[in-house]
Amino acid sequence: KRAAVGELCIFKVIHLFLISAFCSFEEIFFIWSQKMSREQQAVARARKAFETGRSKSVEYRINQLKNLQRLFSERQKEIAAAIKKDLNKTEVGAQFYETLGLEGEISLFIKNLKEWAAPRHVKKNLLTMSDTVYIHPEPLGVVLVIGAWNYPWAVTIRPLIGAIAAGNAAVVKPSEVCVHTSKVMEDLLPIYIDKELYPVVTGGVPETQELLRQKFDHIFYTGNSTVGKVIMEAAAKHLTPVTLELGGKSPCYIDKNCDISIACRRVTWGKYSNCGQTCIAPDYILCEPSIQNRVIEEVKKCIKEFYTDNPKTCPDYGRIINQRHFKRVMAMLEDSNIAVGGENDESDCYIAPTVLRDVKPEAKVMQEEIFGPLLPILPVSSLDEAIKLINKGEKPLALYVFSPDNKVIERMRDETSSGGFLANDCLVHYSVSALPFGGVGNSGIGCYHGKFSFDRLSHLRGCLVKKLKMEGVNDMRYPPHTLKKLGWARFFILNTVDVGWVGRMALLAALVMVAAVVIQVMTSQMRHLPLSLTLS
Ligand SMILES: NC(=O)c1ccc[n+]([C@@H]2O[C@H](COP(=O)([O-])OP(=O)(O)OC[C@H]3O[C@@H](n4cnc5c(N)ncnc54)[C@H](O)[C@@H]3O)[C@@H](O)[C@H]2O)c1
Ligand SMILES: CCCCCCCCCC=O
Repeated sequence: KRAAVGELCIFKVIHLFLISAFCSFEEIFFIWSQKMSREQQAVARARKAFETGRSKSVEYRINQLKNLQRLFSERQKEIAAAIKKDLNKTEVGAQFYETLGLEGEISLFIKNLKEWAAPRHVKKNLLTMSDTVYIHPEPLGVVLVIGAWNYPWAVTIRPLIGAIAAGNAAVVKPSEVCVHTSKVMEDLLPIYIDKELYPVVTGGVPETQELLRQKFDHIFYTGNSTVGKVIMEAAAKHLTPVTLELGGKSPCYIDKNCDISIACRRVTWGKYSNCGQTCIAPDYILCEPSIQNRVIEEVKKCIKEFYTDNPKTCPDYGRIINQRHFKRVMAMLEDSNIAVGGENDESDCYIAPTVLRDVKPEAKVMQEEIFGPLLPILPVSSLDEAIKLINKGEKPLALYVFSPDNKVIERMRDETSSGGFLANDCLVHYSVSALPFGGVGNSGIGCYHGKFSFDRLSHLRGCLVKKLKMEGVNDMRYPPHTLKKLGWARFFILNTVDVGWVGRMALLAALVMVAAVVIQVMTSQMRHLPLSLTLS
């Protein structure tokens, strides 16, 4: 037996010798990769491409972003056709809700990337006044982007834009739930952007889990909070940092003194867009009982205005993504009173825009994020009760308040917490790239959009470059530590410098003078010490 093992080992060594002697690196990689899963291969390819260093060049990144921009201008028809099949969105709807925002984001990055990627000089203290102190943004490495199905382009490509801009490689995993879109993404992305640096891996839970076994430098996940925990657990094994863009029940308080007709128009749009399958959709309404009927009537009017008398045949009204979600949403109706809508058709995954009245906090519809076209109204006696009720639940992704009164708006903002906060509108904060977008607590970890994406997917390296001169200034920090030195240290460390170029020069001159005085004082003190002490 031992002889057989020995023979096998010798054979292996000869095999390895022959491979390394006669094969190129590419061939060795190929032979080795045959034994790897498709997901492992994608990660290995991305890492190898990252290690070439080409994504470090800002020009290269900008070029990739321009290619991505071209994808959206040239392939709109294919993108829209797939989204139509997946979620019944119209071509205009797909552009409005998905690709328009991406085009804006790419333009913003192309315009600002050089500035964002450049070293950022920071405030210094007097101690480091003559040093160069700056933040050097650098790529993290290989990022895993896991997308969700509800806005499949928006939530998968937006993190990718950040990853590309920050100089990373990225493995893109679109949601398998959007069957058609995930295929289009797999086909189109490699035509436009570097397919080694940014490979697309399609598949479902087993494929995602296989990806999660690999080592990444960041995992950017969009989806529900339960799977968010699975992602974080897998990431912890490699100490990989995560961004989790999750969901939750986003409350909407309508103050009795506001223009109820306008408030309901905006809420109706926010709720029923994409058939309620929006991470920041207003999940439920809180209002005083005296305005509940008015709210119901106004929402009903808007449903008719936006989606006609028969939303089922209206091209702007979407569908529930699949039968599993259809059943999940329908089950929430069981113990509630329907005030508007309720019609449904399982074979078409259709649920009409629905309003529920006098809903209790214990009702089924209040136990989890609805993610469908049901709008429960919970009567509350006051703003205080609304705030209490909101604070009883998990921290939501968005919080909406409709009121003409700034005091009401400010109380709602100051006495609650949520990922984002909007007064007198719904959803639109998502379109402002200068605002961080993300959750807090159960609704997520980390934020992105615009420069926040760039910073999130960069390592912000703190750098200090000192000259080997002016050693005298450093005496205050070297032992023996004395109270006098501590006094100087307090002065130099606790005082920050925030001046322009001219001021910097003046301060430098002042610092040199102070240093000269310090050195003089110290040397004169040393002169007065007994000879034996100075020698020791
Ligand atoms: N914060 C945001 O920006 C944002 C955006 C969109 C959606 N969402 C939230 O996402 C949720 C809806 O998406 P979803 O979760 O149904 O999407 P989903 O079913 O598409 O899942 C998301 C991703 O997770 C992977 N996945 C699913 N189960 C897994 C498992 N057990 N192990 C490993 N990977 C797994 C899938 O392959 C998919 O790529 C809602 O809660 C919504 O609020 C949040
Ligand atoms: C102009 C408003 C656009 C809103 C798009 C909302 C996308 C949300 C992604 C999460 O589900």
